[in-house]
Amino acid sequence: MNDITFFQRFEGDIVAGRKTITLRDVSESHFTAGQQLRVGRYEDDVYFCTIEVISVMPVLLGQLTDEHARQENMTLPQLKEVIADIYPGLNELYAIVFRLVTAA
Ligand SMILES: CC(=O)Nc1ccn([C@H]2C[C@H](O)[C@@H](CO)O2)c(=O)n1
Repeated sequence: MNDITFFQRFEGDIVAGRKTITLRDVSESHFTAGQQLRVGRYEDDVYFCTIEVISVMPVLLGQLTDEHARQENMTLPQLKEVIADIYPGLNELYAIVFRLVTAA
């Protein structure tokens, strides 16, 4: 059983340590610092790594910066486009900062 999923296209960046943050809606804001999460692919729920949560902080769409984008391994316009696709019209997000513990 996995605790969180990511779209398959982000798997390579996560296991390489290039992506160290994810922006989620309130339904995934309950994670806490220090928690280790089993991570699966959204498309097939296959486990691919374990991450440790560093922090969970609320952030508004308009407060996103180049630093958030760098932690996503994207540009800020790319990040805003991804968020608009996944969470259309949503302004209140949660930044989950994490580190890779083990890759499958
Ligand atoms: C089900 C669901 O919401 N899955 C998600 C949500 C977000 N992500 C990624 C996409 C971006 O890199 C960041 C910002 O939302 O997190 C995801 O992989 N899967």
